[in-house]
Amino acid sequence: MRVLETALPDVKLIELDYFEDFRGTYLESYNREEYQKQGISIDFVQDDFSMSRKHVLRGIHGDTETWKLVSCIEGCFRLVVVNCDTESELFGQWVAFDLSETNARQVLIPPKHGNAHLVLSDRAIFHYKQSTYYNPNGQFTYKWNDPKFNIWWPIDNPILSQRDDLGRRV
Ligand SMILES: Cc1cn([C@H]2C[C@H](O)[C@@H](COP(=O)(O)OP(=O)(O)O[C@H]3O[C@@H](C)C(=O)[C@@H](O)[C@H]3O)O2)c(=O)[nH]c1=O
Repeated sequence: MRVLETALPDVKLIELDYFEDFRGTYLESYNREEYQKQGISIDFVQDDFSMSRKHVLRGIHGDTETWKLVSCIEGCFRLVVVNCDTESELFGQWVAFDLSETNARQVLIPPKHGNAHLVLSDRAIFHYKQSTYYNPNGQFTYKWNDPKFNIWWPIDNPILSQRDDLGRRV
């Protein structure tokens, strides 16, 4: 595996090794010892999956404590990570990645960063490990097209939850 720096400190792009034979492919999506050797010593406590159809956009969500390790299990999606730390000089800066079922990429997202993903295939499965247990009241929400961030998305009419349409919990 290779752990690559990105334009945002602590946001890492991970390229996993995968093995191919006549049956198909195989990859290890997490191995605590290997990640520790690469400087990722996070105690992940929860795994989550969401399945979405084409042009669904979920996010921008985050909180002040949670690390997330995101993978794409099926299909492909555009993942955007935004620095949402109002005390940081990097507040509002964002990076984007395309994750797919074949490119064996993961993205590590630190606390105080928001993330959103837009599904580009007919269907996609978003998976992440997280370092805290689910706490809906601790999460922040920003709108996907918040003018503060000026994020470029490949479409301009995504399918949104009510929360994501309003940019706040209802
Ligand atoms: C996030 C989460 C949701 N749920 C439940 C609550 C709710 O009934 C249902 C759907 O939740 P939401 O509408 O919040 O799902 P969604 O809008 O997909 O929220 C997720 O968006 C992406 C971008 C993230 O990064 C996640 O952390 C999370 O915020 O799932 C859990 O049981 N555990 C969890 O950890």
